[in-house]
Amino acid sequence: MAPWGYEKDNGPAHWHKDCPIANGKNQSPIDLINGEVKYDSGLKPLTAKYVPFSDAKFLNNGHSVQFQPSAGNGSELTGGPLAVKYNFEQFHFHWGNNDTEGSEHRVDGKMYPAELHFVHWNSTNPSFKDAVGSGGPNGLAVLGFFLKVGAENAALKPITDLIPKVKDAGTSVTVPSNFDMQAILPATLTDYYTYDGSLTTPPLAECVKWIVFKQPLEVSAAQMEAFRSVINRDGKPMGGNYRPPCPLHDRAVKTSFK
Ligand SMILES: CN(C)c1nnc([C@H](N)S(N)(=O)=O)s1
Ligand SMILES: [Zn+2]
Repeated sequence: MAPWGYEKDNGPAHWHKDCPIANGKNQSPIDLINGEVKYDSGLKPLTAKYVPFSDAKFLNNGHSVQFQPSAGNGSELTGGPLAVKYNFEQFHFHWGNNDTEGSEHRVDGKMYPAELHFVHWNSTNPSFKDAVGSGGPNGLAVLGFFLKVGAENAALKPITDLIPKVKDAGTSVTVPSNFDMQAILPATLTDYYTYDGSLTTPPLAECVKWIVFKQPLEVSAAQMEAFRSVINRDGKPMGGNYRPPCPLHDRAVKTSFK
């Protein structure tokens, strides 16, 4: 099979051939249906402590654009549904070719123009790779933030300003060490959906505690257009790099809000 992607000949409908877990019972993303979620008063806010990275790259990996430090630096996530500390690994984006599509998760069937994922791994594992392979839904914790078009996002501007330098697949650029990742996050990480799921791209491992925030972040139309200028490994616009929703099966989606 051609390397996986989002085109007709290598998109999500083909992924099961190399990754049979694609048809598993704990796949992501899902449609977050408010009439079917269950409020859990035990779900407290999350705490993310992100330390500025001195040598992180921003890269085009052919299917997304990704902020990737070269090594851990003590940036971590705790609280909420998490029983232990999770180490920050990377963040990346999914987006569409117009404002009516682009996010991976949906809310009552509605897609947002984009979705930002902060990927973390369970620190009781020796490495990220071990966490992915650890089995069960506690290997990774991924924070999902919907992006909607509005005011310019000043915290993401240092990243979206780098997009022209990673237009082509396989290119990367060093991120200035004064980039403040913490500033991307809302002041309090309170209102979220959480459920047990998977990576949304191959290998589609069912190792993820998903935490998707109710309140979208805003980015400007110009910032959205920057994403839409990125080219994928097939030489086409990368927009549309989102997997459609998967069946919930007998999973519960809990919320930290009523
Ligand atoms: C190996 N890593 C970090 C990832 N593998 N798949 C990822 C997906 N893009 S997502 N959307 O985070 O599940 S992230
Ligand atoms: Zn993702």
